[in-house]
Amino acid sequence: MRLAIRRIAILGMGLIGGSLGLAFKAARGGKVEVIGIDNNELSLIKARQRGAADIVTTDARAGVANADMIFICTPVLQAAALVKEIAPYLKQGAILTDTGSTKSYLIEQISALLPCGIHYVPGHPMAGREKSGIEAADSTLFRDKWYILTPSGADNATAVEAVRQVISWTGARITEMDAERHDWCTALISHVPHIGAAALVNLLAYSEDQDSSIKLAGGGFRDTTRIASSNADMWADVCMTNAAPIADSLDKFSQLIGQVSQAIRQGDRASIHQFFANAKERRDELLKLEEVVTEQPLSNGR
Ligand SMILES: NC(=O)C1=CN([C@@H]2O[C@H](COP(=O)(O)OP(=O)(O)OC[C@H]3O[C@@H](n4cnc5c(N)ncnc54)[C@H](O)[C@@H]3O)[C@@H](O)[C@H]2O)C=CC1
Ligand SMILES: O=C(O)C(=O)Cc1ccc(O)cc1
Repeated sequence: MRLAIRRIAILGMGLIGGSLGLAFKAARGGKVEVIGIDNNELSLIKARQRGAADIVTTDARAGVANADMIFICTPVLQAAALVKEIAPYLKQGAILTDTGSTKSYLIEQISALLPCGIHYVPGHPMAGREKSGIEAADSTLFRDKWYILTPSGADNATAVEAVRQVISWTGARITEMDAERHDWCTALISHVPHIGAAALVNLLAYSEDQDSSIKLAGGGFRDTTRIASSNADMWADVCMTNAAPIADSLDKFSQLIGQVSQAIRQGDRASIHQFFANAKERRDELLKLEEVVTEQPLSNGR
């Protein structure tokens, strides 16, 4: 059975919520009504001006009242309190989803708050930018990017299908995985790289000649540190809600850095060479794999 999704509420009209709204309106026009909700009035004015929402409001309860589907797009640590606030106002059969970067924590928090008859399908777009806010929103942000859903076996299959259908309007590639596995994988390929980029920038503080170091920083430094410009609030929340996988991956990262540091001190060229050669081989393979995946036709029925 296909559910007709005509009214979508987006709570948090920043980069991700705004981009979803823009993508939904671009794909469906008047066939879908988007209600943009945020506690920042200026963001709502901009969201309306940019066409990311048809109606905007700071009143979360009123905003979600008639929605068929609700996207929670706030920073992770804001989500549960908001769900608690809106839960009594959701209509029977409504489908709630979120875009948070960490999943086990949100599932534990949100599932406990929802009344019977409301379906929760956790989600995470693997697409974003180092800029936040509605100003950075882009209707094409999710196109051909992975969008992960982490439903549990018990989740209503019709609700999962409805979320898949709505996400497909963004042009994303949809995949499903277990929440715990998601959190370990994203710690390694997203959370630790953001910490690493921030550490590289913070390392400059140790330079005895900061002005020259900054002046000379070239393409390599820019490429490896782009994501260090990301929002500190958002990343603090990610670290607070995925502690074990992130700390474990960071320990392994420190181990690798320790090994190469020792090889450098000892002048062990063979080990240093091996370190770089392993990385190049793995990254070249990854890029080839990415090309194969990108060339495959979209499987989500767009
Ligand atoms: N930035 C990125 O590249 C990605 C972010 N995510 C996840 O998506 C979520 C949103 O991230 P962004 O859009 O980047 O953040 P953002 O900072 O651009 O937008 C968040 C919006 O939520 C609003 N907000 C915050 N607390 C609120 C509250 N209590 N009531 C109402 N509105 C509130 C803010 O005013 C803001 O407009 C986060 O959970 C993040 O982990 C997922 C994938 C990529
Ligand atoms: O800017 C980039 O390249 C990102 O990696 C964005 C990003 C940030 C957080 C996520 O949970 C997913 C994607």
